[in-house]
Amino acid sequence: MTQDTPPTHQHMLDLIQQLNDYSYAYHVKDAPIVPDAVYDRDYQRLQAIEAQHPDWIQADSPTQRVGEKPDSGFANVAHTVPMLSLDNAFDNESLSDFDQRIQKLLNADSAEPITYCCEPKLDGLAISLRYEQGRLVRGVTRGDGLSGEDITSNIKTLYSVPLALRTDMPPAVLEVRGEIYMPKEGFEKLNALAQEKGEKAFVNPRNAAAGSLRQLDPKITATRSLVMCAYSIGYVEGWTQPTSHYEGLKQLSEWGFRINDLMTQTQGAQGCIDYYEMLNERRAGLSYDIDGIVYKVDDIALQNQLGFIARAPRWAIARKFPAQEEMTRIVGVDFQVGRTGAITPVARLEPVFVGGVTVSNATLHNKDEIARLGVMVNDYVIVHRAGDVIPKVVQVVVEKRPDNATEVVFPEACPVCSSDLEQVEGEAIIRCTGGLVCGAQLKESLKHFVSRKAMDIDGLGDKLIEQLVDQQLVKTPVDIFTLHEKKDTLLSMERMGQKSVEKLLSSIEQAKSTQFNRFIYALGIREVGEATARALTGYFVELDALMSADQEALVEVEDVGPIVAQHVKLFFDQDVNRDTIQGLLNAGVAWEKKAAVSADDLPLFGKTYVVTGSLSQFSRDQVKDKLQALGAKVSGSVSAKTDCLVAGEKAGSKLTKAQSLNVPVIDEAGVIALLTEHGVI
Ligand SMILES: NC(=O)c1ccc[n+]([C@@H]2O[C@H](COP(=O)([O-])OP(=O)(O)OC[C@H]3O[C@@H](n4cnc5c(N)ncnc54)[C@H](O)[C@@H]3O)[C@@H](O)[C@H]2O)c1
Ligand SMILES: [Zn+2]
Repeated sequence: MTQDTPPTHQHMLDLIQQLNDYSYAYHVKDAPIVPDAVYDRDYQRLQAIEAQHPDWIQADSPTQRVGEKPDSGFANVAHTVPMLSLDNAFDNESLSDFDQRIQKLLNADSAEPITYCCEPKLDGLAISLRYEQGRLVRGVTRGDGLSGEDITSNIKTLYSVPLALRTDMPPAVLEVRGEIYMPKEGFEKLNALAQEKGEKAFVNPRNAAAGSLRQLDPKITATRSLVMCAYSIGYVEGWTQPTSHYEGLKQLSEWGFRINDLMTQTQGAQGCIDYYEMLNERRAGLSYDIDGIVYKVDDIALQNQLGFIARAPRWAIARKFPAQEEMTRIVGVDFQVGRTGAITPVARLEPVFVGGVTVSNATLHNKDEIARLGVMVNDYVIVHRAGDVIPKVVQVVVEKRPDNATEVVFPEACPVCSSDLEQVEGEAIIRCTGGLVCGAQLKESLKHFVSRKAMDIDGLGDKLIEQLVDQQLVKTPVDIFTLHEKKDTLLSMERMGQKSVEKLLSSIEQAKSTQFNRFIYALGIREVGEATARALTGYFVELDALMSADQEALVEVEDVGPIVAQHVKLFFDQDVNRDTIQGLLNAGVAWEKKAAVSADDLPLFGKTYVVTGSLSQFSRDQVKDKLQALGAKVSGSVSAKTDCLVAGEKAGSKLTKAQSLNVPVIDEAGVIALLTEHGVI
């Protein structure tokens, strides 16, 4: 439908059908088919047609009613006072229009601004709670506005719902309205759990809240982290309400209800707009989802004077935030290689405006996520973007899958360096094995390569590495050892004087004579930390032996399990890695061969140490190194299996734990004596 062709009656009927289908999926099935933004746009289109042709309006139009009649197993209860919907404003202009409309309807003097109560529009579901003589008797969903579902037993599992009002003199009858929602953290946990169990995840916290509340078994509801916040008094008997809505909220708070702490009063349209700007800034950082702000005329007498239209009060409006979820199409999938070699599939999208920016890429995380979503190229998908977080694909709109949808094919080799890819069993991430030569990983692997515990090249800091890589002076670690041939270029670089260049070149020269274990550690093989490098080199002694070791031989090494063995084998299987190692040896990197030491000959073999607190003569890392050199295992936490705790100054919980488990404790002097005795210091 374009602007030039006037909408026909059939257009309107189609829109109604479409919107009612969306609404049924959303309200009854708790499983929306399209994002709210799509629903809202179609809804506005329908409103526009109906405004032009009031005689066309039908009773089953969504503009004439609230929600849907539920079809669940709960009893239906009529509301004492209907629970209505809210009119929407999508920009500041419509908000100002709203304020002007109110002034006009009230014949108000425009010099005297209207007082509004501003409330975050919590994105959950509306509930009405009935208290008789101060006791909770019933909790009912909004349903279709006239009647809803009696979900009292589920409601009672929420700690934020008072079972009795905190007062000796309660109103004879009180109906409180509020929103039940699921904070973001609870939502993420719930979905992680669903994923573990292979169950379907919820699309957003609102649907998770609705689905959790409408469980026939309250025990399930009880396990879900749901919160209820009160936002108005729906009906009352035997008590005189305050004249201000805001004061009413404060009373509810005193009676034991939770109210949102960002609710406040403001004056006129400008006050409302300022509040919007403030909350829009804070939105992403809140621990719960909000989809807008509700502004209510604060004076109850004025509210009554203004009254209602078909499905919404005249005295309130919901100003919606820009949508965080939108629908668009995936036109292709790219594979990006991260700094650590992780391959991330990224969906290329038909550009879409979501979360305040135009988005044309969204992450698909990994292979498992692609399978979980069941996503295909050319699919329509829902893209989510909140705050500065990377946009992600959260759902496939299966109903709209086109005939030309094709499967997402994962590459066989790294798209940057063509090395083999590896996926460790039990891990979702697929990685490139070309750590040392992969352009995508180069900076990070070089930083590791030159670090203190690896090749220990002084003067080659992170900044300099980045410059060297950016200027293409260093493409592999081998190039570091030929930098002396490029002295002039080095001198021309920022902050590189004669002295610093010379110092750098001399420490590179010095670093050539290293140790076998440092060399292996420097290669940056996945899961091969210092201790493992030491164990591998102690066992194999010769580089050739280590490089040609198979899985079986590798797992013979103390502390090397099948996963580490797999990483090591894959690394040395890559021609590019073998070439790089050869290049390093040709450039003069060398170490003194040590005789094979059998681990069980070492004095502390089989003992587990933990080091904690601050030491004055040595760093904790130095002490750990030396203990490991003597064959000890150094662990990060104290358990009954710990043989000794080295506790420096200000040792905390580890010391307490060791004492409670009767683990022997030695201080700095004690460990120095031990290390001296074995000749390592
Ligand atoms: N995606 C879909 O397929 C689909 C289908 C139908 C409806 N929807 C969505 O549902 C919404 C429309 O439904 P609606 O009638 O519930 O209107 P609404 O959500 O725009 O506004 C009314 C509701 O706001 C909530 N609310 C939160 N804080 C409040 C406060 N402080 N004071 C008063 N109310 C507060 C209450 O639950 C209340 O029932 C739209 O956001 C629409 O996008 C989506
Ligand atoms: Zn690569």
